[in-house]
Amino acid sequence: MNFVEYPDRDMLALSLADRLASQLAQHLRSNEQGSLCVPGGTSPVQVFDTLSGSDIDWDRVTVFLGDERWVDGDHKRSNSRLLRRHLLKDRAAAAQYIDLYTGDPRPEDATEALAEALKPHLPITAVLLGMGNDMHTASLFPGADHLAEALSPGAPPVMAVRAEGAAEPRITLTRPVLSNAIHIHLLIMGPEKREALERAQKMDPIEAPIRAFLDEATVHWAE
Ligand SMILES: O=C1O[C@H](COP(=O)(O)O)[C@@H](O)[C@H](O)[C@H]1O
Repeated sequence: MNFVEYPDRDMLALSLADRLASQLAQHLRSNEQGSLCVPGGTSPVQVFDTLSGSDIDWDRVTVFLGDERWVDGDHKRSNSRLLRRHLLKDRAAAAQYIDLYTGDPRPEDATEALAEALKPHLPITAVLLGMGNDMHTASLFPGADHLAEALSPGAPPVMAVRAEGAAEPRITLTRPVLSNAIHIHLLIMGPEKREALERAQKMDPIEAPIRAFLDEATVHWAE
């Protein structure tokens, strides 16, 4: 694990957005298309606002979330809503977007079609992960139904998840597809998340799902 500590959240956002844009731009020098997988929640707002103005060939980039809450796109808990407001604007409005929320009644009904839609965009060029204080990442929650399967090498790329720690049903990309990304970054802020990360390093992924990605990840932290 590579750990980068920033003097403040502004510096983190600038530097991480720049890093993601450079990795995408470098990939696009030798490939027709690239992909960027991002988290929802609250932490990535500033990074998204900065990244959306980056001068890269966004029309050759496909963006998708690592997980989505099964709510309408205009619901205040929708991760897509966050993305549309903060990332898919300015220059990044030219990116192709794969929405994980399909409008099907249950996330289980959407997993196969989403796996097909994502297939041409794998491996992911750059993935940005988030983490909750409970050490979940994407919607891989401790105690979630089917967590062992979602963490296993043979997991399908997309799975439906229900967990006590999640307020609504979720859809999530699974361990193999996330950990196969060319570049893996984790964004965390504040002392509680730093402490949680330290605990997770000594735990098994079944108890601390973020652990599954730490060996290959660059962690970006600011107070
Ligand atoms: O529910 C979720 O939580 C995590 C962490 O969110 P944050 O608000 O603590 O930054 C997020 O990474 C995930 O995408 C989201 O669905």
